[in-house]
Amino acid sequence: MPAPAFLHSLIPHNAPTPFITLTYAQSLDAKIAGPGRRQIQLSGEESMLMTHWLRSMHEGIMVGIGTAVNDDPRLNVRLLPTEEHTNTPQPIILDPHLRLPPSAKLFKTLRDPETPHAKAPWILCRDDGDSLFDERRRALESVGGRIVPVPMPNALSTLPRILDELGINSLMVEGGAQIIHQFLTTPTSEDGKPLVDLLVVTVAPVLVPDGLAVPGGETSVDFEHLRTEVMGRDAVMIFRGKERCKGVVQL
Ligand SMILES: NC(=O)C1=CN([C@@H]2O[C@H](COP(=O)(O)OP(=O)(O)OC[C@H]3O[C@@H](n4cnc5c(N)ncnc54)[C@H](O)[C@@H]3O)[C@@H](O)[C@H]2O)C=CC1
Ligand SMILES: Nc1nc(O)c(N)c(N[C@@H]2O[C@H](COP(=O)(O)O)[C@@H](O)[C@H]2O)n1
Repeated sequence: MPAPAFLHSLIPHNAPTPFITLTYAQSLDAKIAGPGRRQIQLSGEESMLMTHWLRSMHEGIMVGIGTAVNDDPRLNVRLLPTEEHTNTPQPIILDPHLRLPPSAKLFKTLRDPETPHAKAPWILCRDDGDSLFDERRRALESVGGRIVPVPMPNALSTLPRILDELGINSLMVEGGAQIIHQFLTTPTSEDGKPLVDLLVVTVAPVLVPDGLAVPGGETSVDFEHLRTEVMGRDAVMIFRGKERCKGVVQL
């Protein structure tokens, strides 16, 4: 199945880099996980496929360490036939204290013949870690991880510069709750440009009582609604960060 046509124009070639897409799935009552942070399948088949196309269109894919530990994600594009996509995004984990376990699936996929294009994760950690870090660092490096110390706690506003230094021109941010909250409330990067270029939210027609919501707070990012696509039973809502992408994303 080809990529949904509307996706092609979302990340134009002349977009400012690094281009940052924030994306997640939520229930009708705005929950992104079940009670006790339990990972749940919110996206239906069609919108999940769309998410994998979106993954294939980015050079990097990032989650916070809360998600990496809780969900043990693979962050690959396994739902697409290999002949239909050429890019596997680079997994990047925001993990200040190197909590990512060396047993994570992100490392197992490196040794799985069924995922020959898997890329070893890059782990962004604080650059002022204590001696405990050395042991964790060695353990993660021994299974293929690349440790990237970065200045914290302002990791989000400096992220575009860090991505630039790492050669990542486009990044898809998938969560979790804290990370989504921060991207929605951090208006600009250190150079004064809006942090999020594109926001893609899948809304599934289910209720999740007692589930996990993105923490509230003033959303200081200015988004403009571009379109809503109905995909199977879900509504996929697409917004662009105002200002930065003016005149760039055309649908
Ligand atoms: N429905 C969906 O689309 C998704 C749902 N989820 C759900 O979200 C939940 C996990 O969310 P959270 O526990 O909030 O974890 P999270 O993935 O947002 O990670 C939080 C951690 O990231 C680090 N972090 C956050 N902001 C940082 C910053 N500015 N600088 C440096 N480090 C920073 C901290 O170590 C923090 O503890 C799970 O239940 C998961 O299933 C996760 C991704 C997508
Ligand atoms: N788009 C979307 N829909 C859902 O219903 C979800 N639960 C998620 N979760 C995100 O996908 C990650 C799992 O990735 P893999 O399937 O293991 O590659 C999970 O960690 C969330 O970031 N997304």
